[in-house]
Amino acid sequence: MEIILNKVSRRFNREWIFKEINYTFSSGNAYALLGINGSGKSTLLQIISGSLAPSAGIISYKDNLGNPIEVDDIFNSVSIAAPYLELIEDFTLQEIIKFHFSFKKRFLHQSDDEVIAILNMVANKNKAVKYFSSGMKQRVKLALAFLSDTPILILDEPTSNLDEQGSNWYQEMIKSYTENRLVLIGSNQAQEYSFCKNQLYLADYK
Ligand SMILES: Nc1ncnc2c1ncn2[C@@H]1O[C@H](COP(=O)(O)OP(=O)(O)OP(=O)(O)O)[C@@H](O)[C@H]1O
Repeated sequence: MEIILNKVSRRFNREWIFKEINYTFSSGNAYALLGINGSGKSTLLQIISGSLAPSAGIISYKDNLGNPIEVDDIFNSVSIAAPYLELIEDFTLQEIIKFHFSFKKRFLHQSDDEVIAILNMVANKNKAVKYFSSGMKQRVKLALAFLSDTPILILDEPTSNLDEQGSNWYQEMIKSYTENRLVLIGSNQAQEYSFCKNQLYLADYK
């Protein structure tokens, strides 16, 4: 899988957020998208995930055989966890998991109960997500992304709201569920992206 950015630029109204990003992301590698608040990390991740169009330039995708994937189909290949993507609050944990995996394949074929065990949330499985703490919700979002069978894994501010135990859990999930995938991390915090061999600085594209 490859994601190719060719002069990708984005503006909101008259303000250019970034200009002319030329970059190729490929499977088996992890990339950190870095920059100060407002530098455009989330905007670029949304463009890569196919949910936002660039204002100029072209983004293209190739599967492992080198065949093109249309941007309208890329959502099938992407798992994303981000602060601006909400869980369905009225669902219980068990219902959220069942719903999520009704349209995404399971990475290692884990059952719903195994997913709940990986989350360490057996006691909360019948609780509505609206009663979860912000850190618990974040863990659920991350687990759904890690445990979905997609070649592209996008994590925006992955450890926001996580305590030390949650951050350690995140590191374990990174070790277990990122091999051979194309991993993109939007971050300001070194401990979230220290495993990424490749770093992209949004400030370079102003
Ligand atoms: N829908 C929108 N309409 C107008 N401006 C927007 C919109 N979305 C983002 N922006 C602006 O684009 C810029 C980049 O925002 P973005 O959220 O991508 O930054 P970020 O690097 O992810 O920031 P943070 O580190 O705070 O998460 C900001 O100036 C933001 O105000």
